[in-house]
Amino acid sequence: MEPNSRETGGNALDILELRKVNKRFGGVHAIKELDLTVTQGTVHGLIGPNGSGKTTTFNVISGVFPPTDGQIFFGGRDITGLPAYEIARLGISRTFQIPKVMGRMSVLDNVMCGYFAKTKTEAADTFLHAPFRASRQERAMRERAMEQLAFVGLERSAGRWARDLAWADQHLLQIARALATGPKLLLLDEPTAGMGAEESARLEALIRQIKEQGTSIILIAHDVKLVTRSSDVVTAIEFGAKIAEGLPEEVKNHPKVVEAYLGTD
Ligand SMILES: Nc1ncnc2c1ncn2[C@@H]1O[C@H](COP(=O)(O)OP(=O)(O)OP(=O)(O)O)[C@@H](O)[C@H]1O
Repeated sequence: MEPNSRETGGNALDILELRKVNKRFGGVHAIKELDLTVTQGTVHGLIGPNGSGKTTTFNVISGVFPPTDGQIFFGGRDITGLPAYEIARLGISRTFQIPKVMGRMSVLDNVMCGYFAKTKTEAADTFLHAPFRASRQERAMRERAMEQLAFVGLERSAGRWARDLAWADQHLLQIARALATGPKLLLLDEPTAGMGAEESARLEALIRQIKEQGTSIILIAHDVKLVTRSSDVVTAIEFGAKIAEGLPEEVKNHPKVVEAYLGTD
């Protein structure tokens, strides 16, 4: 991103800014006038009961679909309505609540796809026109992919088919693939879904390490304790609208948040 591409006039420390974002699906108003600011280098928790609009928020940020109205700025640049591949190229990558891995590919190849997604044109050109350089480049990618797998603790599964991995490991694989693009902002959607206590603790430690490496994170999780421990700031939404924001403990105990959660099972 060019340094002079800042279009918001906002705080240079804010990596992401949503301004009055709305998303409607026919009669369903899934996100309502949502303002959200994520500060560079932080973990920003996003909580809310089922159906409150958390994943839809990720979808509009990552370009799965555009917001109905409102604006989204990333690193000061207006990214509203850009296609998903362009947003990924600019430095936002994500994982999904239900892991999306390429089941009939090896775990290692899944991560390598992350690199290709980032350097698509360049890589295709190299492989077509300079096969020797390509094999060198592929070796380097392979090494980096192995490092990424080691980082999430999956190096020993590198040669297995992705579909043979346990559910928790598929979540870890998604994270390795997302990190392979070298994102500035990582969107984690329920990364501990379906995990036991030990696996969740491992994931929590991983979130800390990713943050320490300088990557900003937005974390969606039903596990409010995980969000409270991992986040610098938490935003709570209900029926698509913000109901509280601030330090994790404050938000967790906010009357509107308590009510929103008690009102659900
Ligand atoms: N593609 C879509 N088409 C129509 N309605 C949708 C679509 N995606 C989400 N919705 C609706 O938008 C609302 C918000 O859904 P969303 O998945 O964002 O909530 P959530 O907070 O992520 O829920 P959960 O915690 O259960 O994952 C819901 O009413 C949902 O049915």
